[in-house]
Amino acid sequence: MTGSDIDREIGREIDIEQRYVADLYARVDALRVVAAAGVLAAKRADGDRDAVAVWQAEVARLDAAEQGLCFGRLDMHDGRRIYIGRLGLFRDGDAEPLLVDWRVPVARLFYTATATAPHGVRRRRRITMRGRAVVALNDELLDLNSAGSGGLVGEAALLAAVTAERTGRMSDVVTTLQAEQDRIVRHETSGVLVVQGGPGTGKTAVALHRVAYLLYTRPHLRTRGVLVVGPSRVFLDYIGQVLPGLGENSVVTATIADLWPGNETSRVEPSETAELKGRAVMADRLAAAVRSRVQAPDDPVEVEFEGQVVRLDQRTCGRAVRKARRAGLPHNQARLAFQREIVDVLARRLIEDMEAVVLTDSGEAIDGGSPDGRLSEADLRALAAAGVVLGQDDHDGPRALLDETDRNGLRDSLLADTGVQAALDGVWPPLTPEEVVSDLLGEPTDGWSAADVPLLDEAAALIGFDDRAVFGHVVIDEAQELSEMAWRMLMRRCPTRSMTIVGDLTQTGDPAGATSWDRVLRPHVRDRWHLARLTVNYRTPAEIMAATTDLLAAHHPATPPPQSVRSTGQTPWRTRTIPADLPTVIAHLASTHTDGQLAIIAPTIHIRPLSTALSLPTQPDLTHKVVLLTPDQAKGLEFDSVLIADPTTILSAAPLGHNDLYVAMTRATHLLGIVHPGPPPTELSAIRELRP
Ligand SMILES: Nc1ncnc2c1ncn2[C@@H]1O[C@H](COP(=O)(O)OP(=O)(O)OP(=O)(O)O)[C@@H](O)[C@H]1O
Repeated sequence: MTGSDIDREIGREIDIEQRYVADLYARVDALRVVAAAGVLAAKRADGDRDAVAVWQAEVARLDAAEQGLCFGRLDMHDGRRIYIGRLGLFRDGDAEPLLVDWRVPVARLFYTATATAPHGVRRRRRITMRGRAVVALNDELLDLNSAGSGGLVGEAALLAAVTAERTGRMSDVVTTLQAEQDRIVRHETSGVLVVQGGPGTGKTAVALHRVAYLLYTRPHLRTRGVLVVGPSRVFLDYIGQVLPGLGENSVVTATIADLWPGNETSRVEPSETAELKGRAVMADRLAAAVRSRVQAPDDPVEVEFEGQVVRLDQRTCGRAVRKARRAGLPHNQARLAFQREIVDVLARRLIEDMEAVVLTDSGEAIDGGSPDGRLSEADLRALAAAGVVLGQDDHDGPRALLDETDRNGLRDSLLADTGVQAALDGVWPPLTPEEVVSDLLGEPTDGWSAADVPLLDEAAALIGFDDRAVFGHVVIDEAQELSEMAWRMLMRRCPTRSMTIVGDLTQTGDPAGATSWDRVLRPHVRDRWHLARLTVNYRTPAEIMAATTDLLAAHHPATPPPQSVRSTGQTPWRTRTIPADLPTVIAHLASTHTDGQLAIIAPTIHIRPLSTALSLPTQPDLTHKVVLLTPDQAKGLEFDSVLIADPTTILSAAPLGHNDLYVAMTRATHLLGIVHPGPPPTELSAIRELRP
């Protein structure tokens, strides 16, 4: 065939697909009309909120599928053609789908079939759309002659996706998901799945696609809820469009600090302090702090109750405390058991006293009763307070006065009495989580820090505050950063232990963070967790990964770097400056930068001077063409180009500074430059030096 024959053939195929896709959009439009009518009808039916929400979710799902509705076609050896897209579509009354949702089992072949294992697939076609127009097709014939794509599926489309200029927002990768990623997305476990992989291997992308997959295949999760935990608000904004883009709007996203409702400020504190607060031993200290708030009085406490005196002595209190603790309930619930116990004793004593007055064999009243055997005024008041109504006759002779209802009434009255309550609270006070943590750490002067939140949560659990949300599935991104206390908190948020945990132990920056998944998870799930690995780096080109070799070898000699999917031909560089010139050198480099979004990653001490020199906010804003941020803030993000300012300080500023530097170096999709005041750190000295 000549070149123009091929063009004509491609044109014909595009026309065929265009007609098919036009049918699909007509179907979506028809469903949209139904959904919009559903919203209106539900609103008119006097705000049936559930129905309104269901129809609104349907509208959102259809809207989300508008871009790239159909992205693939499988031609099977048995003659079937299967179109694959963002949602499933059927023609009315027809059992055969027009479009198969990417999450149904047969669609899996689109991601996994290879020439060596085609599983009945003859041809895989990728359909590229702009708006509603089919603009390109890319076919792979899965016969053995076409083997040798190095394990990548749809290489051309993949390379186009990974080299595209970054927008400051992550997008979904549903059209180019790779086989090793797909295996994780569809992993069968309903327990804990850990996804370990080097930088840029798609851990975040995979975790989010897994959420979309789980919501589709396990619909009960929609009502139980899914929580995605990320390292910062900036990161959560960065990933915020991925799930809505996949038609899923019901997921809650939060940082650790967000998980304490109403905690607006997130005070920054020294990493050593945060590290201490993150240790598991804090759970014991909090438990001890709560326990120590329960104190039987040394000397009896006397309270006047309706003209009588009731006494709380050490022995009675001690016995009631021990009994209340036996059930192992949280503090505030056990407090109620304690109160019931004490009030029982007090009521019994009061009744004995009263009945002693009226029940003498001789019929004589003693100890406060009237001489003719009638009840004393104090008895009458106490009984009245207990809700016991005595008729005229009741005042007469001696008799067993109180039945069970009366006794209960007396107990209730004792409980409701402010004097008695105060005495009981003196022994076993009601507590709030804030009080407990303040007891231990002192009153916070400027709100709670992120490291305080797991402590507040632990205190809440000890006390029995049960208003905190739990979820059917929890995703934890950058999980290597979490402290032991944060893990305890997140486990409480997910009683079923259905979790996807993604992270990279070579990127741990927080001194309280993880060095081994086993060590982290064993206390919570023993060995009931699965590990899946990702090995291909889609973000960082080979040249930049090569620049990290010495750093990785020095600090993680046993960890192989992930294989980069591409190289750019652009070698990273470093340049030396004198310390005082750092801001001007960086500002100059930023002003001459033209290659897409640029991140300047610098240690905290340089952020203010650099923000002045660059006229940038001190807090990162991903909508800017140039973004200034610390390595910690850069976690999980990516940029077209990265400039690192002062790597030596990044290395020395934190105990795991080498991991912070590794994070900083692996954020770029194209270019990496390093500006070092003074000599370079040895781990970077092999990088090509640019001399001014
Ligand atoms: N199958 C894929 N097709 C296209 N792009 C992909 C694919 N997998 C990952 N990517 C892209 O590679 C980049 C890195 O992905 P992601 O942020 O999920 O990696 P990560 O492992 O979480 O990285 P890190 O640990 O360094 O933060 C993203 O831009 C993502 O969209």
